[in-house]
Amino acid sequence: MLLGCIGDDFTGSSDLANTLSKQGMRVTQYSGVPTGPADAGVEAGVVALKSRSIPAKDAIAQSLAALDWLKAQGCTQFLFKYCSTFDSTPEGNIGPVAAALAQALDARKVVVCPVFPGAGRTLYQGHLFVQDRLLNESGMEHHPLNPMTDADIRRFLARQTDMKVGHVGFAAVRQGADAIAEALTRADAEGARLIVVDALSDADLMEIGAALDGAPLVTGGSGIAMGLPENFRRKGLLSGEGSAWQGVEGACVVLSGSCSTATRGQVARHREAGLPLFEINADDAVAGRLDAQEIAAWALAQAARPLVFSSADPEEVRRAQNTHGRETVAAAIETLFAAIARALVAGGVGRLVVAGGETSGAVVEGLDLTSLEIGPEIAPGAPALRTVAAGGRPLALALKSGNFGGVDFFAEADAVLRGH
Ligand SMILES: Nc1ncnc2c1ncn2[C@@H]1O[C@H](COP(=O)(O)OP(=O)(O)OP(=O)(O)O)[C@@H](O)[C@H]1O
Ligand SMILES: O=C(O)[C@@H](O)C(=O)CO
Repeated sequence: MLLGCIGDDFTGSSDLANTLSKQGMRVTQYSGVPTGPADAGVEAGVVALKSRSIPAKDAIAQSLAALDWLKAQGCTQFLFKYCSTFDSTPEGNIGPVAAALAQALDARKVVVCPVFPGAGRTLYQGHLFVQDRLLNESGMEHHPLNPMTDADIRRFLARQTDMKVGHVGFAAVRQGADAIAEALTRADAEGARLIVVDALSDADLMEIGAALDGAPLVTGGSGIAMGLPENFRRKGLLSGEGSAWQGVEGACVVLSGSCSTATRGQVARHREAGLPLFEINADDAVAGRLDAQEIAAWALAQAARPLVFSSADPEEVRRAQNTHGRETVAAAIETLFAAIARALVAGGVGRLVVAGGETSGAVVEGLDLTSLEIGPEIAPGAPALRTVAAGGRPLALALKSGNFGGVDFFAEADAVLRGH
């Protein structure tokens, strides 16, 4: 294994795995830190954690355990993947985890670059944009777990860590790899250890990637990985073999615990199409009034692709959080989705489409899936995944980040997961 990656959530990890796979690396995504060695031939390993919204000290401990495992697999470069909208709070976890990994690797000039142009996330003068809006006016200010209220990533990161934060602006980035490398060296000489780097396009990310040849630690969204495989390829280290994808027949069920704008549009499209749906009410989930077995049985009895969702608008999310507490309601809904997924797999479901990073983490952990093969891209940042579930049956999955995918994502995912 050459490149060792640590993702702070499950959908984000599959986004990263997708980028690396498209750039020609043989990638496997692991659910949590594996207990045994990786299969031979894996060139990039992505350890998916559910560490985005847990206490910072736990996120650090899990990330360091992942680092140890990846080191033991022979990796020479490490990548910490977080959200392209920098989802975190002033307490962390991006700064604390990046700083802990930098200490453990004795790494300097650690790039911080959440940019993902394919999803409209760009960084200019240290400020993060989602399409043409600043991060804090993009809808992310209403996120249920990590409301993002500051678009200045330099300032926000500096609140999370004592490590000095630097910046490489677009003026250097537009001049290409050598200028970027020089600017990183200057920032390092000024004492900065975590360095926020502007980027507007995939071409910028390729140049940044070239400048990071041999850098022990890189951090960012999936875009920062775009230019890294080429460094290994140039040295003749990649096999050039892609992975063969096979779809899975049988029933397809969509589970959505994401309340993000894009997901709510996808739920609305499903409703308009007259497809079967079951709405999970937050109060019922907290009170334990919903039976996962019954919901799964209902879903498996549908002739057309059913949707089970708790996705609600920001006002309803706020009401539920004020009534029950943010963590209580999130935990109740995530536990319920995990139980529904287990019942669906026991009932022989072939394809699961899951919307929401936390929700996907709960489902993958609930199903006890240890490793996932990466298949074709469904939408930017969302690949098809395949695994063997309990009972030895194949299961195809799509784990969609909240704000990814067009309005028809559920139908598109169903088709790609089926393989034709
Ligand atoms: N109706 C609801 N009321 C309150 N909280 C909810 C409701 N529905 C879902 N949640 C919780 O909101 C959180 C949504 O986070 P999740 O990561 O799954 O989606 P997302 O934030 O849209 O996706 P991503 O993290 O990929 O951007 C989960 O913890 C979920 O349990
Ligand atoms: O980077 C992104 O936007 C996604 O991969 C993600 O992490 C959202 O959960």
